[in-house]
Amino acid sequence: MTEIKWETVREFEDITYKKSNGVARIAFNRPNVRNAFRPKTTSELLVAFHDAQEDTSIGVVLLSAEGPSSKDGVYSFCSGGDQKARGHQGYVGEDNYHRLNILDVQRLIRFMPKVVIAVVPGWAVGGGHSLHVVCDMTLASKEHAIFKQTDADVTSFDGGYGSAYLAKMVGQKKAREIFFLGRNYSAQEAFEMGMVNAVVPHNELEATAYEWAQEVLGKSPTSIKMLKFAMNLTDDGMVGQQVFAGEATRLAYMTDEAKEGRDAFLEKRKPNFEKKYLP
Ligand SMILES: CC(C)(COP(=O)(O)OP(=O)(O)OC[C@H]1O[C@@H](n2cnc3c(N)ncnc32)[C@H](O)[C@@H]1OP(=O)(O)O)[C@@H](O)C(=O)NCCC(=O)NCCSC(=O)CCC(=O)c1ccccc1C(=O)O
Repeated sequence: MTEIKWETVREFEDITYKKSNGVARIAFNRPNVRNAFRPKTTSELLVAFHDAQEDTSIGVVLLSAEGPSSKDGVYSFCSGGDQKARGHQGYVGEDNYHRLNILDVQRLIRFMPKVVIAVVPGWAVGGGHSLHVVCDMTLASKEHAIFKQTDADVTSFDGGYGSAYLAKMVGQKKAREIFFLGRNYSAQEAFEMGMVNAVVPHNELEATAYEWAQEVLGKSPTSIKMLKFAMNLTDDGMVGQQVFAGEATRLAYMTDEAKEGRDAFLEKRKPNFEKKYLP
């Protein structure tokens, strides 16, 4: 197994954030509440994900979790929204505003031009389950990962990627079972229904995720980005088209035509495009 030399990027309260050799690792760090997220957690996730997106040396992000709980030794990925922080209109932060900003985190994961791998060492529940669904790939601990949807127990339901996209992944009947019954599913069961890419012995989970990341890093970055956006496109409507088309525009910027168009404007002359209409 590869030895990973993680370097802490920045200290946060509710998450840890590290990088090593092209890979960023963002991990929940509230293991005693099964890594439930509160507004502070989601704000910190947004800062870390945004940094990983902007850093041109980073090609893959692992969304993982610290643990186990010091109270009872149980591992968790994330148990969703912190029900103690829940107010009347959302989750209440230190500023007293009611927010639903885990959806901003979901969108950042979905639209970032880099691969995000969910590394699930234990419980993935409610909004934590939805986060693994929105990640590009999921690796799960053979011994400790448990997948469960409690949104319909606590009336805090994800009607977007967490449910509708899950149904595309595992099929309509299975997705409805997951949400309507709220049962526990092992890593192996989650693998068999198509929402987990690999079931990995717990003590090899992190190293395996890092190895998968290194494999992705061996591929052409533009291809990976365009493929991710192409696979998103059909499910993301006009926003999917916008994200994909934005990258097509960037590629067009790199042509002689684009240089001529810009230069002609700046030099106040008509552009002289070489008429090369490729078949
Ligand atoms: C995860 C469990 C199944 C684990 O069960 P178990 O191992 O028996 O542990 P417990 O003894 O229950 O828990 C240990 C300890 O952790 C605390 N805790 C666990 N989960 C949470 C939580 N989510 N919030 C707060 N605290 C939590 C628990 O109280 C214990 O503390 P002690 O002090 O030691 O007693 C089980 O814990 C469980 O079912 N947890 C709750 C799961 C849940 O219902 N999560 C919320 C689902 S809704 C959601 O995630 C929001 C979705 C969302 O964010 C969203 C969706 C759509 C649009 C917008 C939004 C939005 O942004 O809000």
